[in-house]
Amino acid sequence: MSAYLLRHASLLGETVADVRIADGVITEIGTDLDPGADTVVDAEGLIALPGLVDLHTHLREPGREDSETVETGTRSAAAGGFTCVHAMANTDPVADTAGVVEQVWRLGREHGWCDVAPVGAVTVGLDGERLAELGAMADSAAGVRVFSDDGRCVSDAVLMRRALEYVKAFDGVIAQHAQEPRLTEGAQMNEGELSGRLGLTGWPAVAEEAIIARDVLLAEHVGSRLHVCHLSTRGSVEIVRWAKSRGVDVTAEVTPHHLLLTDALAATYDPRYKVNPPLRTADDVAALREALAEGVIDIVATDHAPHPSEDKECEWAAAAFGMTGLETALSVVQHTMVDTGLLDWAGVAERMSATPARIGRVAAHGRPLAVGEPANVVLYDPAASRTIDPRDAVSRSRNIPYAGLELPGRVVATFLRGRPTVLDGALVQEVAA
Ligand SMILES: NC(=O)N[C@@H](CC(=O)O)C(=O)O
Repeated sequence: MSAYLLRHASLLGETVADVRIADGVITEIGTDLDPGADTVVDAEGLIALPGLVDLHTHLREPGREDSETVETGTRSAAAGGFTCVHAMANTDPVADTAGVVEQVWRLGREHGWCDVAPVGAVTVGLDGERLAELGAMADSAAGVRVFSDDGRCVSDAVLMRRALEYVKAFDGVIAQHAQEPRLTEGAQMNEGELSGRLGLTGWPAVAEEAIIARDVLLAEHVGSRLHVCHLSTRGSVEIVRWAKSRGVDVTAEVTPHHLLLTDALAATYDPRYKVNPPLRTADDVAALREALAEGVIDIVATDHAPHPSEDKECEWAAAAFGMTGLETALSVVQHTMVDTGLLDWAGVAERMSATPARIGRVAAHGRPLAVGEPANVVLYDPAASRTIDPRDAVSRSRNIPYAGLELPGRVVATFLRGRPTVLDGALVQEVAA
């Protein structure tokens, strides 16, 4: 394997140093290192961060390969600076057995663009009626630690309690998609004055908040670990803040799109802006940003949800929920959190690498940039900017909500265990496991 010398990289945006990568690890950090026979990567002006970790990606394989595959989704992830993604279980068949999670995990290894940690379903077929074989998925080669019915809520309180209790045996976590189903029947967008005006069925904040409130109490009651997917309201932030102040073992995520976009976009009736949970108000966006800065919300997770054009290019009510996001996540976080002064790059590394790796129990990722650590590294140019064009997408799907928007930054290089998956801003074609 080739060795690389990253020359003049700004480590977490703090100190500038040369970083030597060889045999899959960081072997040396210093100034004026001798390149010897190493391939030199000019990192002048670039920020070096630990490889990003996404706790919430939809890779769609098996079953919906028309929208994404493990290969196309992990290429998209590498292009966005990710070295590990957690693949959600709402595939077809559902990832509710050891067989399916092992298949997804193996495909990730074979393609070699980034590590894939499969998420196991909480209930069989995501039907919310019977617990899936959580233990068998945990014991499988995939070593599943995150379980979620994402796309659906585990709305039955008894099942949720049992799931929380069960995963304690193997240090697992339940990642809840908090959506009270009865309160969101037919819901299309955030409930408010605008939904009334547009004639679209409203999705009240309380549908999310009621489940989060119940679940933090359940997690406290059984002494288990709870993760809350894609927080979208100010009220949700307040409940998580309260739970943490009581010592409940709860973590929470926010998506890049909920940090940037508001429900006002629904007025376009353009289904690109249709997502679950829905885009909320500017006041909610402000609360989410503050909570992420403060640490009440622990991480950014993309909820990359690719859909083929036929599921999006139709009238709003008929369109699928979801947006892609792997390739723009870091840019949106720079725009909303760093350029606004809410977060520094060390804070970004914490929220997009170290903490998601810890929640998902992927030990080789989210490590500090230090000698002896696995060389999972991203080099990012914060001074670059680009106008988003869906035709540039690496993902198989183009349902990106930022089309035409100018966003800062560019991923220049991604290294997975010392092997570049992206160099000079382009995917390295001969990548192989
Ligand atoms: N987040 C989304 O809007 N979509 C997700 C699942 C979901 O509906 O939550 C998807 O799988 O497409």
